[in-house]
Amino acid sequence: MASALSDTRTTVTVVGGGAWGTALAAHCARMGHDTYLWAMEKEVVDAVNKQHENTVFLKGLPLPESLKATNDIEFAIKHAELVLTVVPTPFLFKSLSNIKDLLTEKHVIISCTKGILNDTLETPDDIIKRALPEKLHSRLAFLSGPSFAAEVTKGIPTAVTIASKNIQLAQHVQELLSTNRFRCYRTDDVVGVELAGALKNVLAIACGISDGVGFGNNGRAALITRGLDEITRLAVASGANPLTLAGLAGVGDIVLTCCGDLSRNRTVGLRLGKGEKLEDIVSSLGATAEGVLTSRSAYHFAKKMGIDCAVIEGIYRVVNEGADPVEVVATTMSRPLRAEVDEKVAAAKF
Ligand SMILES: NC(=O)C1=CN([C@@H]2O[C@H](COP(=O)(O)OP(=O)(O)OC[C@H]3O[C@@H](n4cnc5c(N)ncnc54)[C@H](O)[C@@H]3O)[C@@H](O)[C@H]2O)C=CC1
Ligand SMILES: O=C(CO)COP(=O)(O)O
Repeated sequence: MASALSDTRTTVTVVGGGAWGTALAAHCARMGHDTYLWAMEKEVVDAVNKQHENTVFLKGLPLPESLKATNDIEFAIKHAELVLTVVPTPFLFKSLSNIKDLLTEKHVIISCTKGILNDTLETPDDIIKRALPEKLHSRLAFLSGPSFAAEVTKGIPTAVTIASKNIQLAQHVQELLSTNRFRCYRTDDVVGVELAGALKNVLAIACGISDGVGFGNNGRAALITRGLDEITRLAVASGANPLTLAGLAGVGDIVLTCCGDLSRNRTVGLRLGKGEKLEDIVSSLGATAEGVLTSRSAYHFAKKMGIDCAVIEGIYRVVNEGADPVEVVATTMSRPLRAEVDEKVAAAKF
């Protein structure tokens, strides 16, 4: 049977030479797209070009020789049709501001960041729209879903979702990025995908803490399910389709990062649960764990929305106030009993 996959080749620039940017750039280069990785660190650029490895953020994994890296942002943006922005949330506004005058309506801008800013409670969609002129807003798409950088770099089968309010654009990106090892689905539910991707990092920390303390499989399953309920209620109140939360960006990424030991967020939780101090964990991790900052944003976001979120509140207290996880669980389990399914979610129209 003939493959349904497109053989169209295009030009790609990935902005951000961390683990995820490098993995996505490697995927695009392997597909035959003419691909540049823009990295802030000269060491990353040199290592990718000369050793075909990102020796800083993705050690030990060979990258395709066709992948080129550069420090020259003007060249990199002018080169590409697809611009993937893959920087941690706190650096996203600055990164987009640096390239806003180089971007045109011919570019497709694909955000691959997962987080919520502390001070403004903005998702990447909000941050990017604040940074870019309005004429570019219909050129935005968002890539999310269960996808460890190391596994994508190794070519392990992966499925992700591409969200855009401009569904033709989502379909275009889907066709340009899908292979028989990297399958992209599409949706127009940007808010659902963005909130799922950010909030699952907080849940991954929670599950790591639970496993680190030794609460066992029952404890983790309860956290995943009740955490998903909180994420769903927050997302639905923000206008998301509840089914998005059952999809790749929701359940898919929650299962991956709450159970998979490659997760940096789960690792932070495991080490917290075993009694290490947050500052020591963060300074020795050598990688971004977005859930640490997002745990604070999630707590304030839930308060702002007036939605009771016991798991998010508990994680906020453990991560940000040094509360004892055993006591937090005891308090959470003694709350007044309630129905399992929230009536607003049950009644949501989609
Ligand atoms: N690593 C993974 O498996 C996945 C990561 N993501 C998301 O991708 C985003 C990027 O994460 P990673 O590539 O994993 O990060 P990383 O921890 O591997 O690399 C850190 C990144 O932050 C950049 N950075 C550090 N200081 C900076 C500054 N002052 N200004 C601008 N940039 C600075 C570095 O250049 C590098 O690109 C995050 O939102 C993460 O949640 C999403 C899916 C998978
Ligand atoms: O988002 C991810 C996989 O989909 C990566 O999760 P961590 O940041 O916890 O490693």
